[in-house]
Amino acid sequence: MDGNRRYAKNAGLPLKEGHRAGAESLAKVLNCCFKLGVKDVTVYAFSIENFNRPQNEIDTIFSLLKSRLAYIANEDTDFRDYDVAIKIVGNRSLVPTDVLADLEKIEESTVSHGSHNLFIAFPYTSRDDIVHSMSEIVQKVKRNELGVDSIDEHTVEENFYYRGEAEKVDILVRTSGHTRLSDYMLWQCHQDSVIEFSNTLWPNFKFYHTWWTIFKWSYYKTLILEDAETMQLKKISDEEINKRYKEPIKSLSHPPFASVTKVA
Ligand SMILES: CC(C)=CCC/C(C)=C/CC/C(C)=C/COP(=O)(O)OP(=O)(O)O
Repeated sequence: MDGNRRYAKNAGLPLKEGHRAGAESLAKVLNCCFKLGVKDVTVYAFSIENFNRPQNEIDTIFSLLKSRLAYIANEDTDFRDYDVAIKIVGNRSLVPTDVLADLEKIEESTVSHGSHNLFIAFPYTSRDDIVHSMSEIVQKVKRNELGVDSIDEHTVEENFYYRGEAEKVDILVRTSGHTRLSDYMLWQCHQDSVIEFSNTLWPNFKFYHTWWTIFKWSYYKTLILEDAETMQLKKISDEEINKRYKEPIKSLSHPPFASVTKVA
């Protein structure tokens, strides 16, 4: 969710308004994802590096996290229908106890929800996740709960902060024009994961951008939006794709974001 501070600066607003706009964008993006049939979404809410930011900015992000997640978990009627389980995936030992207690209460309140997962990477880096998994595995071996010969990919995944719950990544989106991964999802991206670098600042990334990203991916996967009303996706053949879309796939990789941003 990159670009909150630049959004605020460009608009001549205080920095916290950038994060507030970012939190609002998240609700819109999630709504679109769930409508389009995405089951699991992870957001990089706070990296371990972000602890180096000024304390008042950290406090703003923590406070937004608590209020927005509480809203998604229990108050918003749209989200109630999606039955979203909120799960914190990150190094909890780094979170101040009062903030953690509030977030765990929110997590707990959605524990029976099962149709969708919203994973909050907080505070997170992939390298920390991998080291954490290794350390858990070594402890289990030491306690004779795990045999060295039985360690495989599944064991590493089960000991991530995700506890083996996340599927492999289909699409990873990095907003705001930066083309780096910032220590995110290094293990979870597989050989067929698609990485989408968007120039749009996160607070401007809304329904259209999300729809377009998913549409492009589904096109590559030969899925098609069959019914715009219900947003049902249907698998189609290459022959059918050629019939419906005369233009080559290449032209789809340059979306007209700039012209649509104003109305999105
Ligand atoms: C999950 C949830 C409800 C979160 C709410 C708060 C929120 C949107 C947090 C993201 C904070 C963050 C470090 C954004 C990155 O943009 P940046 O600040 O690095 O912006 P820049 O790239 O323009 O400097």
